[in-house]
Amino acid sequence: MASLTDHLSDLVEDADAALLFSPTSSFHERFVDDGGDDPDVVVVAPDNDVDAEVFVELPLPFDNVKDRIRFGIEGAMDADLVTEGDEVVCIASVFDGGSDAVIRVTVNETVHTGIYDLFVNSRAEPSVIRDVFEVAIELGQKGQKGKPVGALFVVGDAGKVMNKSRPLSYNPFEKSHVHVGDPIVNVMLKEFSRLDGAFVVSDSGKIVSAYRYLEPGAEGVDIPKGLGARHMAGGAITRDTNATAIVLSESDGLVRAFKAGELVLEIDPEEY
Ligand SMILES: Nc1ncnc2c1ncn2[C@@H]1O[C@H](COP(=O)(O)OP(=O)(O)OP(=O)(O)O)[C@@H](O)[C@H]1O
Ligand SMILES: [Mn+2]
Repeated sequence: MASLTDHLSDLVEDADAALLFSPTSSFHERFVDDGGDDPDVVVVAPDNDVDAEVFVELPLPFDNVKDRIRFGIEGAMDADLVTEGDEVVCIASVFDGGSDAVIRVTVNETVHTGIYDLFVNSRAEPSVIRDVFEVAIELGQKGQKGKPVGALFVVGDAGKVMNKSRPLSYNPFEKSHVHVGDPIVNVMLKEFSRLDGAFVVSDSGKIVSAYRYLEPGAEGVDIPKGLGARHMAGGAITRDTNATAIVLSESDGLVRAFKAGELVLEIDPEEY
């Protein structure tokens, strides 16, 4: 057993911070700072049920442990709790048996994509942002029948977005009560992405409309060079409203997000 214990001490040696993912109260109490030079303890969880002094909100529970850790570290970076080059030890539950895993990670600026801020600080619910984001990523990976497609999703503050836009064609979602995240709805969204205009999604994930032509004031909105009207409209609508825009580019294949008129995230679906 000595080699196992050795391995475990190697994993935790010289750590700058310990991230406890959704710890139970009794587990958390064992880590409460005793004033020594132990690493900083950060609790990462959907809610601060254990009254942790240092807490990072996890916008979703994340079944996938890699995603959970990635979000936790990005949240801790946003709160200036860890920085590039720090060694962090993540203690998480992979199965149902409590804190059963110890994972060492080196904090790297390149893992900081802006996605944490997008999920936590958008007006729409984090799960809605995630579901729309996943549709955009999948469309980017597979295209429509193998051909690259573009798409524009405007998420949140839907009433105002509808006021700043007009229909290009009849709205197939009129009078329907369907939500993003439903697998059938995701197929519909991908199907309709071939057609012009934007999708409008409410804070709670209801698809309000397809085929919307956005008419925001675009003055002073900067978008990356080489991109055109779709990105300009997507960026600008988020300055005129509290919506978040998630845009898949047909021309360069990247998924971008805009908030308050600014580009906040740029991700290559092939690398996601
Ligand atoms: N104001 C708008 N509101 C909604 N959709 C729009 C608007 N302007 C353009 N689009 C949609 O974006 C599509 C692509 O337009 P354009 O090529 O100018 O955008 P782009 O930013 O270069 O995006 P891509 O990288 O996908 O080509 C249009 O066919 C249309 O469906
Ligand atoms: Mn274009």
